[in-house]
Parts: sequence; structure tokens; C-alpha cells
Amino acid sequence: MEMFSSQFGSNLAGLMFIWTIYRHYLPPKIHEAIEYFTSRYTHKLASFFSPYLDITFNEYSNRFNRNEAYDAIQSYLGEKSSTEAKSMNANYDEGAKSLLIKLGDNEEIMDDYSGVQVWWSFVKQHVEQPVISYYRNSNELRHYTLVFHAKHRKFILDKYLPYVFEEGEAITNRNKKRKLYTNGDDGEMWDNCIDFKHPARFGMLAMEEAKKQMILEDLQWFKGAKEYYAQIGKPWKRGYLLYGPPGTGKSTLVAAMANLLDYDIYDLELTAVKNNKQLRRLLIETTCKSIILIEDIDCSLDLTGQRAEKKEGDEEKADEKDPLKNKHAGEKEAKDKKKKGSDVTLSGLLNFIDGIWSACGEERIIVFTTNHVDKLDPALIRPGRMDLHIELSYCRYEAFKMLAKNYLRLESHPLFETIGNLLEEIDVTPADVAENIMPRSLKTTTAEDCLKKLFVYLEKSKKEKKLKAEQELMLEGGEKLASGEISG
Ligand SMILES: Nc1ncnc2c1ncn2[C@@H]1O[C@H](COP(=O)(O)OP(=O)(O)OP(=O)(O)O)[C@@H](O)[C@H]1O
Repeated sequence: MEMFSSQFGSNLAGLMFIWTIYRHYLPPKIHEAIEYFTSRYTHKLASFFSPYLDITFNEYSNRFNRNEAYDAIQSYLGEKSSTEAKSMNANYDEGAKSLLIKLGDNEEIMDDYSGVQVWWSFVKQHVEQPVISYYRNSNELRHYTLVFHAKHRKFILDKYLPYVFEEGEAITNRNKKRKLYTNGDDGEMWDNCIDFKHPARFGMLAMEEAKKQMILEDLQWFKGAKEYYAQIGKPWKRGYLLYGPPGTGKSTLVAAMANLLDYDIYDLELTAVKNNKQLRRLLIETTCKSIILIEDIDCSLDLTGQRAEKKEGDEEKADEKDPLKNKHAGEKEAKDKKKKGSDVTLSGLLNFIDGIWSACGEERIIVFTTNHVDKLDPALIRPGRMDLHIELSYCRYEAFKMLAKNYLRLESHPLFETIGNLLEEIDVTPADVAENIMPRSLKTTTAEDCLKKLFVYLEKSKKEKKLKAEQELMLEGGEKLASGEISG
């Protein structure tokens, strides 16, 4: 398909080329966007060279279609305009950075790339025949015009335009609002989509620094590993299994991952998916640069088979005594009821993850979270499916210091050491610690009050743990006595 064209026909055209990209339509959101750019670099030469030179840029058509090229140029020029607006105006509103900026009608901007100057302008023309487009029909024809000196023709085609497209694409991705998709109760499709604005960042995560660094490096490596995956003949996807007790930050880590990579999240509620066919349809609809998240995979479906059922029976008694597990018993019961209505099978999920789906999309991450890693079928989490297994664990001293820094802006305090020692003795989650050190009132609660509150909570938990251990010992003694193992 011929993408870009212009026409030849002037004695002056030997000096300058005017390159035009027509856009027959604009998405409606662009009309809502705020236009505040005013260029000081007005370039009038373009008007002298209205007859054009024919250039066909077929070499780009494999990489960009017309709309992508248009969007990339718009983003590139938008960022350029905002940088200039910022340098000209000391009161430039930082918040406006996230707004969509574009050249105003018939406005021009100069660009300088490796010492070569070019002039872009955005032109709106009225046409008699309505332009029919996917978005809307209109009598307006819009296009970008690029003017440059004839001697730079090769440089512009080979170097400058590829640079503009790549930069523009990167800017589009950076400015893109991330989305969180969920599948509805009927499981049919991704019927809920909201802007994803979770504030979690890697720097805020409370976990051992070495582990955090390892995850960060793994994600950054993955993001840049397109060619490597192509070279080894594997789809560009990666699986992460996050496991650990409730409240240790599994969901928070997923949010930090999405923020780091600029990915959308598809939060897949497997219990709402009726069968493998529905699952396939949902997965096919997911886009590249996304995280497909299946939370509490152990509760989602009967993915574990006979082996786990037996184990579950053995564990049920123990669970009754564990307050942490009891807390989630109600939720699990509800999910158990729901999952009976679903025919999605382990093999259905695995076949699809490994199969065609992974080959038809790029840059995707699959995350499973679970509180009970031991209940999962090894096939589900083997390397190649879940490439990285990450344990999120109880809050120890290092993680506590991170929380104190985030929540209280404290790097040190005389109570730190005492709290650190208590955290090494008892198992409390980062969520418990966060809950206790969160100031109730920013005006009246001091950081020290918060630390004291945490200290009291930890002391209480320590006593409870001791009491529980004593009770268990007595119970064990009683059972042995009853069975005659020991005599009274
Ligand atoms: N490692 C952590 N770093 C920072 N904050 C944490 C961490 N773990 C928990 N939190 C805090 O506790 C809250 C609950 O954590 P989160 O929902 O991520 O835990 P989870 O492991 O996903 O729990 P569940 O298994 O119940 O879904 C979060 O909103 C966050 O504020």
C-alpha cells in the first residue's frame, strides 16, 4: 500500500521537498484534547513550494501503517512542542505534561536533527467530497507537511523519518493511559475497563533489596529481549508465579510491574469463565504489552487434581486453627461454589498458554498468585510456563525500614532496633505493619506515636504466639497421654 505521497511539478522543487502525510480522519479524542502550543519558529518557505515532488515511502509500510505513522508523528511533534512551550514559559504547568498536545491548525514547527533542519506543519483543508472514515465523516482533510532541503533527501528518508517514527511510537506508549480490564460475571468478555492508576512503584516495595533488584533486572531484561526471543525461536512472553501468605504484597508487586513496564493489566477471574472456549476467546482479545493476572490460582479452579484434594483434607484441620487462613476461608468458600459452574480445565489453560495464543502476540507477561504454592500442580508452574517463582514473605527488618521510610519518612529511630528484633521473632505481614504505622491523623499523630503503636501490636502478637505454642504443646501432651504413648 502506498502510504505517503506528494506531487512533483515546480522549478523550485529541486531545492526543497514537501512531504505530505494525509490523514482522512482523526479520532474524536483528539478534538477534545487541549491545544496550547504556540510555535515561535514560523517557517514561511513552505508556501513557495506548493507544487510537490512525488515520493513513495513504501519501505516504511511494513513497519507502520498510515494511522500509526500519523500517530507517531503527532506524538513526536507534541512532545517537541511541549518542551519548547516549557522552555519559553517559566510558569508552565507540570500537570499539563500528560495532556495530549498537537500542532494547531496550520501551525509550524522547526526540528533540528544532527544539524539538518526540517519544518513540519499541520494543515487542514476543506474538501467538497466528504471524507469517509471509521471514526467520522467530514469535509476536512488533515495532513502533516514536512519541508526540507533537497540535498538532505537521503538522510531524511534513511535516518530522520525512522527516528521520528520510533521516537513517536515510544512517546505514544509512554503517554498512553494504562488500563485495567476485568472479565464480567458472565465470563464472556473483558467488559470492564478502567484507567489503571495504582501508585505502587518498585522503590516502595517492602522486601529484601537483593530480591527486589533481581525482579527489577529480570523485568528490564524481558522488556528489551525482543530480538533474543526471536533468535531462540520462542514467543516473547514470560511467566511469574508470586506466592506467599495474604498481605505480603503480591498484588502490589503486580501493580509495580505494570507501572514499571507501562503495561495494561487483564485481571482474569477464572471462576467466571464457563469453559475452555470462553477462556480462549478472552485470551485472544488481550493486547500486547500487557500483564495477564490470575489471582489466587489455587482457589480459581480445580487445577490441582486428586493429589491436592487429599492434601487439602489433611490440611483442613490445621487451617481451622490458623487465624490467617481462617480470614480467607469465607472467600474461598464463595469461590469454591462459583468454580463448580466452570468447566475450564488445567489442560485447557496450559494448552492455550503454551500454544497458539503465545505465538500470536508479543510482549506479554502472565502472573499467577497463590497463598498455597504447594497445592499447585507442578505442570502449571514448571519453568517455561512460570519462568520465575517469587516468594513474598513476612515482614523482616529490611522490609520494615522501607515501610517506615514510605509511611513515616523516617530513616532511623531509637525504636527501630527493638521493632527489628521483634520482627525476626514473629511472622507478621507487611500489610499488618503498614496498617499499624499508618498515621491516623497527619496533624496530631507523630511518627513516634505510630512506631509505638506498632511496637505494642508486635508485643501482643509475640505473647499470642507464645500462648498458642504452649496450648499446642499441652494438646500434644494430652493426645499422647490419651493414646498411651506416655503415662500420667
Ligand atoms: N511488600 C509490600 N510492600 C509494600 N506494601 C505492602 C507490601 N505487602 C503488603 N503491602 C501493603 O498491604 C496491602 C495489601 O497487600 P497486597 O494486597 O499486595 O497483598 P497480597 O499478598 O496480594 O494479599 P492477598 O494474598 O490477600 O491478595 C497493600 O495495599 C499494601 O499497602
